[in-house]
Amino acid sequence: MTEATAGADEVQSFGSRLSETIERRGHLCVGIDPHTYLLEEWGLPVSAVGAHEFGLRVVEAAAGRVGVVKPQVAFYERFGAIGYKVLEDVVTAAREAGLLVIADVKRGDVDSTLEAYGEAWLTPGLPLEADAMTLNPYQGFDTLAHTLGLAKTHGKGLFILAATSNPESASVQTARRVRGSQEGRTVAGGIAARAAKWNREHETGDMGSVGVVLGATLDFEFLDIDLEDLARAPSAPVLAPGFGHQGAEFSRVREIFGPVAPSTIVTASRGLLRAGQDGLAEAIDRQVGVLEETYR
Ligand SMILES: O=C(O)c1cc(=O)[nH]c(=O)n1[C@@H]1O[C@H](COP(=O)(O)O)[C@@H](O)[C@H]1O
Repeated sequence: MTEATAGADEVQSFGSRLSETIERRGHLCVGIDPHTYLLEEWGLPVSAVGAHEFGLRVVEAAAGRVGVVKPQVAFYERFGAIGYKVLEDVVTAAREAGLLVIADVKRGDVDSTLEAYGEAWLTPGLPLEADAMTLNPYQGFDTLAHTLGLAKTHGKGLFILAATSNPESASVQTARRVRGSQEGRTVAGGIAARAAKWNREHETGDMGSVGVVLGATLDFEFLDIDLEDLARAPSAPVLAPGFGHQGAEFSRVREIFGPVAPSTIVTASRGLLRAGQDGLAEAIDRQVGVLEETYR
């Protein structure tokens, strides 16, 4: 459903907003990860003040070039209350610049507690309001129930960790569940299937609001991730880290994600941010160009 067809009191879904954003601005998402060494390279203090400045400069470079940014909250949280204060500013500046903000918080907990995390990041008008957040489902997919409902009510998105890009993930995510005497799906495959099913049961339109995180560095066949299932309308958006610094090539995105490439968000942090504050806009333009060519 588009904004034009939504009723006056009906909230536009995140999936619909994301679909429009990808159409207008393409697939690249710029990560806002003020690592200590990057703050130093950028000539900024290693403090909340430096992380604030860093975030605002990334927003400035990203605005008008891409549609999505992903602040990694740990790099702000480490400075305590003031870190959160400046993060609020960065998130607000990004949203005011017309960017969709995915808060990379990777929260997971028992259902009722997780819902409180959801309220913090997804409630309209609250200080940390973002457009979407990342969730960790490894206390059980059903712990997400209330947060899924909350996101739907507010037109927000969720990106659920399914197959993460870090090499250590295999010890958990490739494990196969046992059903009676039968070997079932991998843990990662089961999470992705639940996300796809949720979209089909609760969403209309081309793109759903519940996405999955799939590392671009992985072998999805080995992991038993059914990309065709994720691509079936309303398709699950895929947040895809692993490009640039972790080794995946931007130009291979369609090859890697196949049927779900149209709803894939290509996210990169260090690979872009290492260009420094003076080179960032150019680095973003370069990868936008590569992706435009790849998706042509
Ligand atoms: O959810 C994420 O964003 C994420 C999931 C994952 O599987 N792997 C992963 O690297 N990330 C995040 O994506 C970003 C990747 O950063 P770069 O490797 O510098 O591009 C970091 O903020 C990570 O926390």
